[in-house]
Amino acid sequence: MRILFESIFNNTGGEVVINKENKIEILGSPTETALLELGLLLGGNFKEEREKSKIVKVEPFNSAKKRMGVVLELPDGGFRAHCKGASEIILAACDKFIDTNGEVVPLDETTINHLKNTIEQFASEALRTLCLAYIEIGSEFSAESHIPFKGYTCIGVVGIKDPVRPGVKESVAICKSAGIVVRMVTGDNITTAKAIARECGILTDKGIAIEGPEFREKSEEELLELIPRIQVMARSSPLDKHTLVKHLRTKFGEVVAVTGDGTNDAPALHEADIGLAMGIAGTEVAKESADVIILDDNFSTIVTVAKWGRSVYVNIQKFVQFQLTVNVVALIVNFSSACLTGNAPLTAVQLLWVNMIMDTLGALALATEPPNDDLMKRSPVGRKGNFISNVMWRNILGQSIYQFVMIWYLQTRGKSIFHLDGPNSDLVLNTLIFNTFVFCQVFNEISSREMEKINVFKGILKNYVFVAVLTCTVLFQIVIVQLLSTFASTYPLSWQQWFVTVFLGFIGMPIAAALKMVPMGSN
Ligand SMILES: Nc1ncnc2c1ncn2[C@@H]1O[C@H](COP(=O)(O)OP(=O)(O)OP(=O)(O)O)[C@@H](O)[C@H]1O
Ligand SMILES: [Ca+2]
Repeated sequence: MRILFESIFNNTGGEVVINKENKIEILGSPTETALLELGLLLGGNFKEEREKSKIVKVEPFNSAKKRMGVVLELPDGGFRAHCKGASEIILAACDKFIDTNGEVVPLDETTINHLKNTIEQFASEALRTLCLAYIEIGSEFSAESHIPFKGYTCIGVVGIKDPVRPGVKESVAICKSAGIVVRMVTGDNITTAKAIARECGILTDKGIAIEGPEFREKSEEELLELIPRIQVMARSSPLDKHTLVKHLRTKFGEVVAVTGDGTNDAPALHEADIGLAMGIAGTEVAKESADVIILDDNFSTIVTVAKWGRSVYVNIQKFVQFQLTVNVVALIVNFSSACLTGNAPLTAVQLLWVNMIMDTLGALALATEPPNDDLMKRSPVGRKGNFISNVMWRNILGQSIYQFVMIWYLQTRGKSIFHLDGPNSDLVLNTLIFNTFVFCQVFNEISSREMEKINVFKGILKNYVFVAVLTCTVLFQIVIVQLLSTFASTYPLSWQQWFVTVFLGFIGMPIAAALKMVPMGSN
């Protein structure tokens, strides 16, 4: 017991303090606090233990070596080193243990097997195991010399439970349906890692779990074969994490996101396309190497990050699709008629207004669509995916052709259809064309809310910005046509003319819906 307390309270990266409210508070990493808590529960006293002996050297926890150690100067002379860390590694450095009578005896085969079984059993229950050990190092020790790493006496093995947070399993499932492969890379023991990965649904029957040291030995060809199937990597060093990410990015062309909290994760976070560091548990180094900091340390938040990322991407695509359609039609209409008739139906002021509809207002309307859960059912775009997908080309070309043909028809036949004659006939016709064109865009803006689904009205009323933009566009269009005739070179239209032009714009919607039924390849 005495030696256990000495080990727990001295060989630690954490601390027990009395806080402002006079309560005991344990500081340090989760692993450290768990151990200190055990010490306190067993009746140990942190302060007393610390005062008994002097710490002359500390080797802080290092995730490549997976252990930490301290050297104590004992009150009655001599030095003693304590060591704790990954249990199989520490146990391998022990040749003695403390038996039930408290005596130090050599480690025999049966005890080793008993300890190994205990470690396996703890690990298969998803516990993180640590082994504590010490060694007497006589009186010859100076702070410069290394702490020996052989001939230890095993004090015991502890198992620490780090329960899987609720919601992680569901989040992993969502990621899978979204085409995101979740892999777990940890410094833990392989049995612990496998048990946890199974619990969260990361490890499946088809996948493989591998240990860092084995992974390191593989040749380049073996890695190419192996990496796609790796679901769990245990006892990994910081470099293993980095190697895995690097291969996934360069050899497989994958887009890789890495989450991590520790300094040991920094190389991988830095190498990844998207590094996500934990905001609460994360070290400064991890946060600095990351692109995104998860403030609540929750895996489900990563799903939200992915969802918003996709939403922004899709919203920009929708906007670009809408904008390209307006541009193509406005350009072709004005250019072709300028070439053929010598004047353009859309005047400068009108084009300015059209530009506002598509740039400012269109961006506001289409880019403010909130993300929906369907986004997480599609597969990711990938590194090589085209920004303007085939689906977008289909929608853009189909819609532009309709708008152009219809406007061209109005331009050539409009006068006879609307029975226009007299001195104002040209002005009225151009106003009709302008109004039709603007309403084509208004209805196409609604159609652009969805690129593949026919139902474009879903959730439209919940997007207040969209509704407001559309309402403003329509109101202002009425003002421009009816009241601002001189300024915008328009001519007030009759009810009947309004109805026909709005209807012609509306036809764009069934056309957009029909276009969506034309099958397109996945890209
Ligand atoms: N403070 C510590 N002192 C001694 N050994 C430790 C300490 N913390 C962790 N270990 C050992 O090192 C292993 C973890 O190593 P490492 O920190 O490289 O992993 P990790 O992937 O960062 O894990 P996690 O993020 O879950 O802590 C643990 O399984 C444990 O055996
Ligand atoms: Ca860590």
